[in-house]
Amino acid sequence: MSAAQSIDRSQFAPLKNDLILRAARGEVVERPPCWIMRQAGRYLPEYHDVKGKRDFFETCRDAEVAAEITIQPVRRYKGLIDAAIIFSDILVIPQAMGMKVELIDGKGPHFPEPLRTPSDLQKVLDYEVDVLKELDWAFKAITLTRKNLNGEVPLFGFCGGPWTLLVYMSEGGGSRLFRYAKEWINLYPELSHKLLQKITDVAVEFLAQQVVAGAQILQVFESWGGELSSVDFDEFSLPYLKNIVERVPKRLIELGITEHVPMTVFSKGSWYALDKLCNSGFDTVSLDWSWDPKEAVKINNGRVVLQGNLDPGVIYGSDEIITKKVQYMIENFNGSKKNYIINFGHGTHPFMDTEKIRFFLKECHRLGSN
Ligand SMILES: Cc1c2[nH]c(c1CCC(=O)O)Cc1[nH]c(c(CCC(=O)O)c1C)Cc1[nH]c(c(CCC(=O)O)c1C)Cc1[nH]c(c(C)c1CCC(=O)O)C2
Repeated sequence: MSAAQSIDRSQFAPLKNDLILRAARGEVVERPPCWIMRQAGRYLPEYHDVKGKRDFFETCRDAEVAAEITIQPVRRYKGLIDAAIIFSDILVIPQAMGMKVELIDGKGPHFPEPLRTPSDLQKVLDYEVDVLKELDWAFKAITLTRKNLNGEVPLFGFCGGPWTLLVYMSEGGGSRLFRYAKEWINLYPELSHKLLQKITDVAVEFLAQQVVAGAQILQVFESWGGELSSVDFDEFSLPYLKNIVERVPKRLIELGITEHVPMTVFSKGSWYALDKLCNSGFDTVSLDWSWDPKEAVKINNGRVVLQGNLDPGVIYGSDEIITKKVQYMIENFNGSKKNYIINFGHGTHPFMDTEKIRFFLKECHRLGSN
């Protein structure tokens, strides 16, 4: 087991806005909290100013810079955003597991040596991961960000879902056909399970240590969930997501943290799995835009808090259309003034207009307060 981090919690100011934590606990709240996936990053000119020509992962690894970029949207949209999410990436787990990952400008993530054969995989299975050592920079960035946030809003920690990370580790980057990931689960299912379990073990420790470092709420991004058939989701994704949500609170208790830290799962495209995800142990289930809120609320039947799910593409629309779509979303998710957190159904795009996003957030506040 990893050694303990020693964090001086007195450097953290008391929270001024705990709306999202109350909503995630299922309490009735004055308005649904809002934040946006990928709210930090390329659509913000101040992100480019700070990042300059630095490499993406170098940016994440510099605590001062990562903290600044994390806080940028909270500062720009002051009073309109109810959570920050640490500026990092889901691919830092494969890095901690000994794999090289680069981010190529305009092309996205690239693994020079993806997992293609059982012997490639064996190397990863044999690699002993010391989460505290390998991801030490991530914890430092979280602690500094929490301090610099000065209690403004709670800070999300996050990680990738095991299946999604298997996809990146085997495909070597983004994919359309998922040939290699599908080869793994269909040609070598037992080895695939070993890899998924190993990723899960690292994810549990990583999430728990993010909380020790200062994260107040957690999200697991299973961004490629929808690429699995329903039956394969039950075998290659869901058990590992459940394992994560079961073990993180236990690990937190071992690490001396007894308060409940809300956990969210976002499995993009897994429409067939909503009922199961509502029983999986996560406090919050984040939905992509394929869901009609009415249908999702019916299936959920009050079991979890739902998060989502505006099509980010709506931001390209007129103010009238944004208002209309936000209104439909809020009315249909938030009928009971609880069990709802506003978000997009996926992340922001790099070319979005910052003022349109402000308009969206203002409308969420106005319509959510009715
Ligand atoms: C699949 C995935 C990744 N990373 C992530 C996911 C899950 C969410 C999702 O489904 O989108 C998660 C992620 N990536 C990033 C964050 C930071 C915090 C935030 O949301 O504001 C988070 C939460 C920053 C980032 N991660 C990345 C960037 C772009 C870096 C740059 O070019 O400046 C940012 C801001 C790079 C990255 N990282 C990844 C891809 C596919 C890419 C490149 C593609 C793209 O451009 O969107 C993998």
